Amino acid sequence: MVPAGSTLADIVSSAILGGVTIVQLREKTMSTQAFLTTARAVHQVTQRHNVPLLINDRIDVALAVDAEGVHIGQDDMPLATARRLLGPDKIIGVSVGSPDEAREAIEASADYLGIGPCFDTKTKSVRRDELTGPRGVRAIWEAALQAEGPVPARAVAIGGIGPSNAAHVLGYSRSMVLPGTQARALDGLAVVSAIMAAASPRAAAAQLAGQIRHAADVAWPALLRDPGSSSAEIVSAIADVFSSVRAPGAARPLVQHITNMVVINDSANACLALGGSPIMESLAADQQHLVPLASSLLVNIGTLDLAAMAGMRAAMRAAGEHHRPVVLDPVAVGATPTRRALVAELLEHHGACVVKANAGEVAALLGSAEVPMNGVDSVGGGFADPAAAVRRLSAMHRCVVAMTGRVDYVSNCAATVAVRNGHALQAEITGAGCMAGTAVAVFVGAARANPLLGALAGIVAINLAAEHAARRPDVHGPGSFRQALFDEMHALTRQHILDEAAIELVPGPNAVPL
Ligand SMILES: Nc1ncnc2c1ncn2[C@@H]1O[C@H](COP(=O)(O)OP(=O)(O)OP(=O)(O)O)[C@@H](O)[C@H]1O
Ligand SMILES: Cc1ncsc1CCO
Repeated sequence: MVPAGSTLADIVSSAILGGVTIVQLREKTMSTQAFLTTARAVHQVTQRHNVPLLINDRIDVALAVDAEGVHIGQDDMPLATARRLLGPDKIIGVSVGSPDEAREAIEASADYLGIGPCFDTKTKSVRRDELTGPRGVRAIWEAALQAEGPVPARAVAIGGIGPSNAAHVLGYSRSMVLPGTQARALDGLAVVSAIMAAASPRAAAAQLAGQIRHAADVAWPALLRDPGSSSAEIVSAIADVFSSVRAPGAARPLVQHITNMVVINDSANACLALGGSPIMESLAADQQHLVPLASSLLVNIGTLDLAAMAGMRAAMRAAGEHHRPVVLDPVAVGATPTRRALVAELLEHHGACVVKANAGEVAALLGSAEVPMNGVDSVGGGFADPAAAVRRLSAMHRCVVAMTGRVDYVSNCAATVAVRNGHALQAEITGAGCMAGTAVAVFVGAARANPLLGALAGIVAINLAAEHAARRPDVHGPGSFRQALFDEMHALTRQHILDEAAIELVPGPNAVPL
């Protein structure tokens, strides 16, 4: 992977200057003599920067160059034998791809685990029979944290990780609080081609280090931020988010939509009426240019085709790289295997900031049969315990969940808020839920430090507009209601929110206590 004109030692030096804190040298085909020469040259560089060097698999090479440790795979020398050969002070890391392998490695005193492969890479495919993806990484990490090891476990994820998914992988793989453990993030990420094949390894490493800081310092605290401790406090915070978008002279947040062909025009108009600026573009090649310009990205899977699916993947990749909040509307997710697989992939590989769904869609995402669907519509009275359902989904996908219905429930898994605004006529027009997704996307871009509040602002705004529209004397049914809804979104004020928002905090256990 070394480009012509530079040496491996040059690349390693540049990567360390960018922020790499540990180096592993992996060489499967070189002669032993050539490997020794390379390892010595790289070790000189890592020693100069005070960064440990680990040799993959070859304990003899590690001993010969006095490297700081080794990394061993499941088919390499057993950990106990490696420890005997290397002595107590060297670092020994182990690749693990299942909870059992993780427990075994911890119990045998591995210093750290390389968990993966997280995603397919050019050199390794994920084992289809194993847990993989960030969710698999999380399960393996949780098994490691519960294992009885003499040293505290450290771990990194490996496999297909780069600047567009690094922050997501760290947030998504964070452990839950388990008996006897604290919630813990992985200690880092192992990266090969995103640095080695980059035009500037230093810039690539610096970008990845920035993503790691973003995950720990920005994204995770924002996800779990308190919305306020009383209804009045939360309503006032929602009104502030609303005002920040509607303030005279404020720039309209650009909302990049990939949405369905049923609602595309209504969603663009709803975005405008609420104070945003819509763009509706699904071409994959354009996403890397458009998404960085947008304040948020809305992905709605209502009417699928292969080109739009490619656009969704590209857009969410760009959103990950540029820290743009994604609102995912998994329309009719339980209806077909393609929808189920697509949403699972988007949530795991890229992640959403907010999932906006009706009760039937939330049930499908939870793998529950409690709430049936009829096409795109949720059927019946919803969940017996709706707050528990949104909390559970929020904790599962590490995102805010906004579940619509007669009462809306919005949760960041640490706090759950019920919204009792809206009107039954919303369920009589197509796309009221899709427009609620657009409303969330308008405000979530303005509430980056607290996406729970952004989601609440969107839901409250569209539901108050619906109440106002339904009260108008010129509204006689779905057709006139639909037209009036746009006028009332446009006419909505901060004072309406302060006077009329009907919200309450739902008491209940935190799913992710910190
Ligand atoms: N009976 C009701 N009373 C008050 N508000 C309602 C009622 N039904 C729906 N709403 C509101 O309508 C909006 C859309 O919610 P709904 O659950 O109907 O979406 P959906 O099923 O996804 O819609 P669609 O698929 O047509 O876009 C939400 O803002 C919700 O609060
Ligand atoms: C009716 C319909 N079908 C696919 S998307 C959509 C819009 C409401 O969800």
